[in-house]
Amino acid sequence: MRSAKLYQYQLPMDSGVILRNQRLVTRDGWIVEMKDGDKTGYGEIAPLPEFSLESSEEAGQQAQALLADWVSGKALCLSDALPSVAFGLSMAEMELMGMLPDEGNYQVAPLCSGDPDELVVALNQMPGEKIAKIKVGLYEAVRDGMVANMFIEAIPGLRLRLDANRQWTPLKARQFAKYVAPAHRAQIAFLEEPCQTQEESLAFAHETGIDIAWDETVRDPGFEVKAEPGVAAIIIKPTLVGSVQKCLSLIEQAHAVGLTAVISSSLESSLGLNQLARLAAWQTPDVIPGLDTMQLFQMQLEVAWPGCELPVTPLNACPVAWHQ
Ligand SMILES: O=C(O)CCC(=O)C1=CC=C[C@@H](O)[C@@H]1C(=O)O
Ligand SMILES: [Mg+2]
Repeated sequence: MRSAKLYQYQLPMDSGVILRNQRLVTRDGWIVEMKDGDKTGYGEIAPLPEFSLESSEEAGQQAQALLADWVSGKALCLSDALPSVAFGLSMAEMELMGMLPDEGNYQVAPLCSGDPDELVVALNQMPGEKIAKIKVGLYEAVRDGMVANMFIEAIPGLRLRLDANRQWTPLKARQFAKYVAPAHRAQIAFLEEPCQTQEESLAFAHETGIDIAWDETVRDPGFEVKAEPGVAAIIIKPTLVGSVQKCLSLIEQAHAVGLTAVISSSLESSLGLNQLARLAAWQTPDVIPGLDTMQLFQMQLEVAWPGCELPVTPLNACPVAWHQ
């Protein structure tokens, strides 16, 4: 006997969260609950404004239609589903079938998009491998270069992940690199998407010796995982990519050609973020995932993120928008 529910959630964000051109005041999405006999699975469907192509309403409607079919006894068919819907439903089904291991990798790469001093404190407290992610491309490229160089000099053994979100012209990318001493460049694990085109980004890697990673490019039509000089990693944001099966295939292809695969957040609630930590521990056990995004919220949902003190709102406090 199958049944399904869609809870609608809205969580307040920290005041300064800006996504591309938009301030994100609340995070809005759906939590799907799938039951089959005595087994239950949960998944999160939360299109990310400015990044997802679908709206939350569209995702909710499609999820209802797919769930109604599943409740009537059909297999879940996600081949044409919107990425956020495919991710949430496939995750719920995997959990229901007991296929997602419980253990998570909660050791995240601290994310710095504002005050560098806060990052120094976080890094000094970090046990084991020190790795951090800094947003670049928001201010002057020269300033970004100086900040990166300063961190590398200040924290021995630090591995930096940088993310320019395609904000630099080739000239700006060069200005950045000029301020990172050549001897320090190998400590940049990778720089995500320096320039607007793949060609410009590859040329930047070639000229500077700084490895790059594909994030936005992974979602571009026709993207193929391949080893290229200067490319170190692919970033996989399941909410934007699609089903867990699609993510597993990308991870497998990346590993086959010697690329690092990094599971990263699309600002899911603590419920979805915990599942991403479990996916990361299972599929990319040796890589620190990019999941340091709870700090951008004012509230957690149902499952607390380890070490996070924010209040947790239970799922049953969220309205059930649909059930069958
Ligand atoms: O990848 C990480 O370490 C954290 C997630 C992260 O940086 C992002 C998530 C979602 C949208 C963006 O703001 C940003 C990114 O561009 O990668
Ligand atoms: Mg990125």
